[in-house]
Amino acid sequence: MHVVVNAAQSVDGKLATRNREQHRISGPEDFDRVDRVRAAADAVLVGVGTILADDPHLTLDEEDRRVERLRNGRAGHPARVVVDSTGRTPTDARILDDAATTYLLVSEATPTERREALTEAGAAVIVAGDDDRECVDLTAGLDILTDRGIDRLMVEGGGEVIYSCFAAGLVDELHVYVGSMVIGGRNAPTLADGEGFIEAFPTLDLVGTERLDDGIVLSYEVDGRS
Ligand SMILES: NC(=O)c1ccc[n+]([C@@H]2O[C@H](COP(=O)([O-])OP(=O)(O)OC[C@H]3O[C@@H](n4cnc5c(N)ncnc54)[C@H](OP(=O)(O)O)[C@@H]3O)[C@@H](O)[C@H]2O)c1
Ligand SMILES: Nc1nc(=O)c(N)c(NC[C@H](O)[C@H](O)[C@H](O)COP(=O)(O)O)[nH]1
Repeated sequence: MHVVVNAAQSVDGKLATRNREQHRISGPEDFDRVDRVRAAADAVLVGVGTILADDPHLTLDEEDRRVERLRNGRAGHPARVVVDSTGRTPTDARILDDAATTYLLVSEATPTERREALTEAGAAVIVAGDDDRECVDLTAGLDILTDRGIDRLMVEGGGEVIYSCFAAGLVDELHVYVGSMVIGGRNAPTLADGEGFIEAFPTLDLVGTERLDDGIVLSYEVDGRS
């Protein structure tokens, strides 16, 4: 599976404010670029933290791109994937509507009745991670998604999931839009949160820069992946 991480941050590296509410860092040009990256993907993945904070829909805005995918025999919208160890995704989340397939990667710790309620609400629940793990086993989860035909995965955040994808050695590309603002806040989410690396840092190859809106997109390939 080819994994592309895409996110927007402030100059000081924040994905949102300290109260973790959704904050628009990208402008219209960058959101159009994000839509293009989504259209190229078989699925778009976020963590349950982003679901609870943003209630995103994660579908294509541009109708032409949806039609182009259909013309190429693909689903109109990429599938949606939520990483959610214990099934905290609300059953009325926008991501569970029938606009696109939605996979929920959960761990064994998710109660049966919660799995049933989320399945009833439209999710395809996949268990990836045995119950002594605190969280979803991303490597196992992505292997299952690969068996389901997902070859190109876009990861849209947030900081906890992005860190775990790097820690598991799953990331091939990283695209970061840096918006010309300072958000600040020691508790505000950043591009890669989690435990953090103290050695064996993932190193990146800067392969592109593009001015968009009032900011810049930095594009990287992860060393040792291609
Ligand atoms: N600017 C941007 O581009 C952008 C993009 C996305 C999000 N955001 C912002 O980022 C914030 C949300 O980010 P976040 O870091 O709090 O949440 P997140 O990364 O979206 O989700 C993290 C949650 O996922 C679950 N999880 C399950 N397995 C995991 C694993 N292996 N590794 C990591 N997480 C796992 C954990 O909850 P359980 O233990 O309950 O499973 C964890 O707390 C919001 O403020 C949102 O607005 C910004
Ligand atoms: N590229 C980007 N720039 C931003 O300024 C921002 N706040 C996000 N945030 C990503 C997060 O995953 C959002 O929840 C989805 O971008 C919402 O997606 P929808 O429009 O509901 O499909 N992403």
